[in-house]
Amino acid sequence: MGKGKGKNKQTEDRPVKARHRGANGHHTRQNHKHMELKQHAHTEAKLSFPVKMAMWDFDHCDPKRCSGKKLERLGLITSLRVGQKFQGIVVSPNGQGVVCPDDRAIVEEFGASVVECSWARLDEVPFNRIGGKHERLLPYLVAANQVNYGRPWRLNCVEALAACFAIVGRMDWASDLLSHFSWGLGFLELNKELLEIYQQCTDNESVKKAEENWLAQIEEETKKRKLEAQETDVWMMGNVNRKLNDLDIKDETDDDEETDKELGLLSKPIRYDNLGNSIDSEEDEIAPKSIQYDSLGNALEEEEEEEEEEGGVSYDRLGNIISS
Ligand SMILES: C[S@@+](CC[C@H](N)C(=O)[O-])C[C@H]1O[C@@H](n2cnc3c(N)ncnc32)[C@H](O)[C@@H]1O
Repeated sequence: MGKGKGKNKQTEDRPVKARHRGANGHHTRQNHKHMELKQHAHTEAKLSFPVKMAMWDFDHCDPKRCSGKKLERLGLITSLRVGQKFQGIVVSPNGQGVVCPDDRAIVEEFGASVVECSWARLDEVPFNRIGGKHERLLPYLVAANQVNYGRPWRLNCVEALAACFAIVGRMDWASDLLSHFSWGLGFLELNKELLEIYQQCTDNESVKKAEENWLAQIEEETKKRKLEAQETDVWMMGNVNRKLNDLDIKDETDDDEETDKELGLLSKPIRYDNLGNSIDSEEDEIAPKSIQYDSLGNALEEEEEEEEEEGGVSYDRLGNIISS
């Protein structure tokens, strides 16, 4: 008799069931796993939520990674058809105003909904045939989900619903909802300060103002950090601009004995140790080479440090002069 494959495999080829039973004759590990899953599915089906949640699902996303689909499997969200409108807050890329604390009564009475689709395929969504009277954008918040972690504005469905609940002051609903996702509560952590600011607002305008202030603050901090990084550069590598000026002087005053002398000193490479101290001395000739860093904090390779251009100038891999 020919040997079958997979499901059709002959019984005698299959592993003996008894071998997988424990000494006490209980089910195999696999069966336990199966039972656990069944129990879990049973628990999932029983989940309920104090307020209605809905979505228009355009099936753009991988069901395994889709937060809307997961909410559906958990029985927490209902699907809406195209042509159907939603009475509560519709958190949507098509929104006009932003979700604000004044929306609380609508959320508590009618709930919130989202559009489950791909960010890359928004143009395929018939926004005129979905939505409702209360369509809203979300103000600046940062995603914590595994697909778009750290990305502002692009929240997934569960984050969008939770953000809506949080902004209107229902942190209890926000954390309850997110607790079904391993990374979920991280979203509230990541946006804690900002959510508290939005919660202090009232209407659309006040949330927009708070968002503007926050963005201005981030911009300011980014500028400050850049400046600090440049200053660190100077400490680690010397003032690159000054060295460039020194070179200009050399070109212009080649015959000047004094300047030549000065440049003669400079032509000896200045090296810095890990702490940024100059280790330029007699011992320098025999001292082991120190590590030099570029502005990103990367150690520069030794060969590159050593490579000297004509005129005794050497460059790091970013093209900065590191010694002259
Ligand atoms: C584009 S879908 C992507 C869904 C994702 N595949 C998932 O797993 O959940 C995310 C939906 O959440 C809502 N959403 C997320 N961020 C938003 C924002 N900044 N403004 C308005 N709606 C937003 C919208 O309903 C949007 O269509």
